[in-house]
Amino acid sequence: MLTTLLAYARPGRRALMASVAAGVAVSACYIGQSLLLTLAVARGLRGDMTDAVLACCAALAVVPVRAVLVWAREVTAARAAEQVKTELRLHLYRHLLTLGPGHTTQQHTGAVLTTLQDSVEALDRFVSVFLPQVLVSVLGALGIVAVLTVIDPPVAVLVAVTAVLAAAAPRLLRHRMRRYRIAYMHGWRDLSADYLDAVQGLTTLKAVGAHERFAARLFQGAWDFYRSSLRFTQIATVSAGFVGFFAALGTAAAVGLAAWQYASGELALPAVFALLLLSREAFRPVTDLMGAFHAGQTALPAHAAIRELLDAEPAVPDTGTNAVPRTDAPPHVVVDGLRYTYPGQGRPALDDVSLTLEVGTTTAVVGPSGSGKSTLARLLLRFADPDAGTITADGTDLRELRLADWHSRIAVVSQDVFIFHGTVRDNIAFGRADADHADIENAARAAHAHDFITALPEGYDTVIGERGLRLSGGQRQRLAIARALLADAPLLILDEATSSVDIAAEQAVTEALERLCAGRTVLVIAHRLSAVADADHLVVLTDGRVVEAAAPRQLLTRNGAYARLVARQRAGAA
Ligand SMILES: Nc1ncnc2c1ncn2[C@@H]1O[C@H](COP(=O)(O)OP(=O)(O)OP(=O)(O)O)[C@@H](O)[C@H]1O
Repeated sequence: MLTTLLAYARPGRRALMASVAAGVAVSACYIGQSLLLTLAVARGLRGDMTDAVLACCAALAVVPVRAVLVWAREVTAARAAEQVKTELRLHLYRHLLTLGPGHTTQQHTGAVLTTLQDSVEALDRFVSVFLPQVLVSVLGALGIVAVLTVIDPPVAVLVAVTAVLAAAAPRLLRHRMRRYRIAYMHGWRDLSADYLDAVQGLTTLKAVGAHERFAARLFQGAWDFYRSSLRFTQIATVSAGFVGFFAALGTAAAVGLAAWQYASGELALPAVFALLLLSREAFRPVTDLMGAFHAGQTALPAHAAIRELLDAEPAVPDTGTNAVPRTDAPPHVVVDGLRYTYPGQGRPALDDVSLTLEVGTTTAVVGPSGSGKSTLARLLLRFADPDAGTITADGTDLRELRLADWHSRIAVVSQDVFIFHGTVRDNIAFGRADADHADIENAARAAHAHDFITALPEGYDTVIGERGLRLSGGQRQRLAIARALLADAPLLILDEATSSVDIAAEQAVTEALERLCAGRTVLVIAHRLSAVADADHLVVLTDGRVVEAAAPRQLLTRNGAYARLVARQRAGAA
């Protein structure tokens, strides 16, 4: 465990060593001050007042030096922690990307977020406080014991033994402390995830009248978290009490032994004074280390959460080696005998599904809710691999292609258009990083988005997203189409792309989509059958199986599943 935790600290190595050096110098300052004060007492007792005052002044002069060193220690330790956290967050985010969207749908998004934010943050104290303090305490304690040995070996032995006992005593409680700390971190993680749900799902909770019930659940979670945090504080206080007890005992015993030696004439008064000061200082490294140990404890459960994320395997291995040919030509995609069951589900979501996306044509997939339409899109995007069957693009199995290559050939427009915090321009340019303003504007015009964009307060520079201006469903949809137009991918997946568009915007969005689809291989998933009436080919899925496939007009004349779906939708609309 410690070695893995140490591995996290690697990016901040230099800053850490600088912090340790400053920490050791601080300890040296304490020893130096004690010795200078002892010198002042010795000179004072001899009546040499000038030397005594000079020694006192020197002891005072150490104070600002020590303050500068403490500042250097804190700053370099904080720098080390920031370097470690930045590196780790980047590493975790990259890993999350390799895990793919499948991971966040299976895991609680809030929990993943807590790992990325809080667990990484929890390593801060481990790196900036605990790690340097271990070395500083060991070196500091050895230094003081060495000085004590020169002055009075028996006192040195006594202090060394009690210091070791003080450091070891809290180990008696270590199992309980670890348990409480893990409960504390898990409580925090669950609470954060619930709060995220509560904020993201506020509208739904209100709409279904479940907000009071959810509030009660949040209250219960907060109460559980309060109890676990209190339990941890109590046990940490007891452990700090052990250290305090041995420190007081050690100091008292050392001073008692020194006084006894003075009474029996074995020790001079200045030496007793030095022993008094130094034996108190000898326990500072232990108490500092215990404080740092408690601060660093949060790293244990944080490490477990980080490890869990890092150990998660991607849903699909990116082991393909075939490069996609550098061509803008729309691909010929063949889905053959596809079967896929979600992990933990008994029934397959897709069963023996075969269909062909002909080059430059539009294929629509329709079917009742839960029939497997989105699952087909997921497999086409290789967010998961099929249990049986294959998907080939221009004759090559998707598993043989490099994931990034394959994804660069696909653009997706779905019903949930994610708007990132940034300008309208940035949001469109997500489709292609090197696009200039003319490219962006052309894409926006083709997507029927230019007019509404120029009507925004700052046109293309208007900030949108979570913390900016909110757009309507139709506006978001047209932005997504502009994004896809700019990306210019030869394979297009439209997943319920017009479902959140109001009647007023439907015409504009439909025209924009027609432009987008022209000359590409397209898969359209739609509930609204009017949206797919012009498709070249139509596949009807029911319970994960293909029940009909032909041109839409042909299917209407067959009076089968498609005709029934159309009739039902017309009746519903009427
Ligand atoms: N992440 C998941 N984990 C487990 N089962 C899932 C998951 N996603 C979908 N399913 C199940 O797989 C089946 C097919 O779902 P899918 O979302 O592909 O249907 P759909 O036709 O797209 O539905 P809709 O039209 O409502 O979007 C359903 O039974 C669904 O419950």
